[in-house]
Amino acid sequence: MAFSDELWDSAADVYTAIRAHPFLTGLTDGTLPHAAFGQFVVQDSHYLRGYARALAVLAARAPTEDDTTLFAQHAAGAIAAEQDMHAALSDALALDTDAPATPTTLAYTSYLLATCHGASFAEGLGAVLPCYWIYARVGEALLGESSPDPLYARWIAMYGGDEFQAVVDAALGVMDRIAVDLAPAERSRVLEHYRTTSRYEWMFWDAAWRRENWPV
Ligand SMILES: Cc1ncc(CO)c(N)n1
Repeated sequence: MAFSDELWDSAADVYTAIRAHPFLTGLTDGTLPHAAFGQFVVQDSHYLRGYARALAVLAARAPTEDDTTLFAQHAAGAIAAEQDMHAALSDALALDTDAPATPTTLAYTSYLLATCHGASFAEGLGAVLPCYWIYARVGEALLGESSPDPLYARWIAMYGGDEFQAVVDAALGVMDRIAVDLAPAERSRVLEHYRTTSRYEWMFWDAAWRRENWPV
């Protein structure tokens, strides 16, 4: 069994919870309030900037030239995704682009950056993988359902496409290649980071759904 299969199975329960979340069921049936989606888009801009930096750190720490190229390209891709999403959705949604990162966004991006800077390369990769993989799986599932709301349909088309799937497969390929050399203790730390950020993925949608804000 490839290590990536082990990773997926270790957080399959979290993925099931994500698919059932009212934010996502509301996207496909069109009942999600635009205010919740708008908050998600603004928070995702903050998120993607942090995610891009985390990928750039992985690029710097990568074991081979090819891996450095790969993660540097993915970092650039995350910045481009942030800009594209903004261009595609900001006119239609009255976005509060000055809103700061909410507690969940800050916690998630801080965790990604701390792990990519401070733990091993494999652990950093374990932490960023759910961002790639859960999105691709969610995008693929939602693509089959689409949405009666044209804005939501446009967003779904951006993440459900084959292009994003190829990016995910490349990152999983690096994980499976390096996993064979990992000691058991490091493998379990990779699994732990992977589960933690999978949970943050659920929390990220939930925060927009709740219109999370700083309590004081
Ligand atoms: C919260 C979150 N996770 C993953 C992705 C995919 O890059 C994204 N855009 N936002």
